[in-house]
Amino acid sequence: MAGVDVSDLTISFPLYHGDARSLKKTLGGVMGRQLSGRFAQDNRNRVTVQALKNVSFSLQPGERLGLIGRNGAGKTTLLRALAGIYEPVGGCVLVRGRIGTLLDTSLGMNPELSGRENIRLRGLFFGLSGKALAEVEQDVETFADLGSFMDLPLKTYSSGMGVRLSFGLATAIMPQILIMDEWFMAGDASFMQRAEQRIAGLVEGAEILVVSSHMPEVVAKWCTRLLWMEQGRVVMDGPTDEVLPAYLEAAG
Ligand SMILES: Nc1ncnc2c1ncn2[C@@H]1O[C@H](COP(=O)(O)OP(=O)(O)OP(=O)(O)O)[C@@H](O)[C@H]1O
Repeated sequence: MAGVDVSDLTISFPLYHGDARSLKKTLGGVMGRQLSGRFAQDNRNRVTVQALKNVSFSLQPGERLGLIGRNGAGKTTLLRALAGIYEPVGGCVLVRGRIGTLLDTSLGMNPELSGRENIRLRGLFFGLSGKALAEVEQDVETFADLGSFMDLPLKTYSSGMGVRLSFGLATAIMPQILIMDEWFMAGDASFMQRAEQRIAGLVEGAEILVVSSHMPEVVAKWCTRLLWMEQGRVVMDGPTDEVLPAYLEAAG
């Protein structure tokens, strides 16, 4: 049975700068005080920005969680931590089940290989072979509709082509836990129509969904629960019909 347990998760990033002393001075000046708030200093004397601070929640099968909050709230960092891309600086992330991510079109793709080769590689990684692998290849080829680009290296694709391929691939193999950025719900109209059908199939099939979004209509449609984040912290966690009105009212 799939599940997610996040406890006391803290993630910070060092800010590299040619002159750390002047960066500290600038940040101190901007904030009108010594380094505080989201900025801190690590044990190597580097200025760091705290992307997540003591975030805790658990997800059970059937839950569809939406992450909402203003720019820089920490939504993308949390998605990436769930996907295992970022290591916690403090606390921990426990994920039970097979994860599928729709985060970054280039994630897990080799730009030197063709679309077809990338599909086969991903299929093999997921333990597919023979008929199952051929079915996934056919499914993604039909969805992505890339014509002869299917056999050209990914680095020759436009960003829209890259999205179609990676979306098709990520939605061809059913994950138990789906981690998704709303960015994948934006696209041209015909892509979106076909994409929605696949997302619906995936969301129904996946045991758990986590999606980050700025769009109230997206979370209202897809999510049963919302985590409202600000400045790397959880402001409110609850059913969509309770958190969304509170968030919209605060956003003015
Ligand atoms: N690689 C990084 N290096 C330094 N700081 C980072 C990095 N990634 C994120 N941050 C910082 O961490 C904080 C959280 O960023 P994050 O991208 O998670 O926010 P977000 O809620 O997804 O924002 P948006 O809605 O604008 O996409 C921000 O202050 C950001 O500047």
